[in-house]
Amino acid sequence: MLYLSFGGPEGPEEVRPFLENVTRGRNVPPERLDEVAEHYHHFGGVSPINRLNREVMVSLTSELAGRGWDLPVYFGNRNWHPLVEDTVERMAADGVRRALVFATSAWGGYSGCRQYHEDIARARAAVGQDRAPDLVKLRQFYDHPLFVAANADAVTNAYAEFDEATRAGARLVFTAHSVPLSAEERPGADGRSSWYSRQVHESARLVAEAVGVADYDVVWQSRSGPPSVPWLEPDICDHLERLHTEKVPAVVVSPVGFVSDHLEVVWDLDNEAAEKAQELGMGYVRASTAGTDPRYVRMIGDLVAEHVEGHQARKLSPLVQAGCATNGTLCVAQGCC
Ligand SMILES: CC1=C(CCC(=O)O)c2cc3nc(cc4[nH]c(cc5[nH]c(cc1n2)c(C)c5CCC(=O)O)c(CCC(=O)O)c4C)C(CCC(=O)O)=C3C
Ligand SMILES: [Fe+2]
Repeated sequence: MLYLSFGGPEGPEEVRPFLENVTRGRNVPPERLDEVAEHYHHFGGVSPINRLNREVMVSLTSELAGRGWDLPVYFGNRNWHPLVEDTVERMAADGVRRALVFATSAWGGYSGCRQYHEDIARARAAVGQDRAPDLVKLRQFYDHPLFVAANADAVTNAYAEFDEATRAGARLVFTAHSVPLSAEERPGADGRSSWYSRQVHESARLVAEAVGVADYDVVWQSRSGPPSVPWLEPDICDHLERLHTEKVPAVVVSPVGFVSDHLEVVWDLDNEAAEKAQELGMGYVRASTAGTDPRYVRMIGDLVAEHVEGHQARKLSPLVQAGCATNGTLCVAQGCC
């Protein structure tokens, strides 16, 4: 298997080159990069993402072995070492001819799906088509019952942190990474636009339903790009201000858009949004991410089983299933995103 992720710096000197890789060819102003670099420097220039991914990979190896698949799990990233190009080179050298790819995003859309297909195609091209293994990316999993259950339990546990009086008035707020509206215009697997945000709304609906909460909000966070370019809104901090004017005493924030506690979670939520809530005198609890729940690893095992044994997909949303393609054939060609 190839475990494909975003990548993150592991020391102060790696922060700038990492950010330059992430934003190459994108319209992200240098001031935004300075600001984001600062966020990483609060943590000694080390993103938690690689450590979290390595932990999941260890559990995944046992999960696969438990299902009778003695498979090596290789680690490759889009933006930082180990870079996916180098990993696919190593796989070729090890004689791997075919691999399933788990990409660490639950979503369709450009950043969460299509760009991972581009990473696969780029890595294979770098190695050479004749030597490169066939790489089959597993599907989007935003509505997998184990993903939904992990998020739902996290929300229930977050509510339990409030005393009874606060809990009754607490508002449930789901958050995911914002994207430019231009990315949202691209048609999804069903030919309609806003594929990513519709999936985020589906996850939120399914998690809220599992928890038994009828009213909730879906908001966005961590936007970059120049202010003149429109991104998905409202931003979580603006939303907290609005809830405050509506006299909402407390919030449970579910980072359903993130599979692990990486920097957008530990900085943008645990510092910025938490500080905003404190300023407003609002109770604030952030639910944990799905990646810390053993069901997340079981879900990856399930996705593999679905592929290898041809099980029917376990999915809860009526939206069409998408995101699986071979060798980075752009998902569009296969009716994806
Ligand atoms: C939808 C989405 C996800 C969720 C789906 C998925 O997981 O794939 C996601 C995840 C992540 N985003 C991450 C980090 C960053 N994202 C950036 C920039 C951007 N993200 C975008 C979208 C998304 N991003 C977009 C449209 C941009 C603008 C530039 C561009 O079009 O590419 C920048 C540049 C600086 C900035 O402007 O913030 C950084 C540093 C990390 C790693 C964190 C860590 O180190 O722990 C992770 C997991
Ligand atoms: Fe991002």
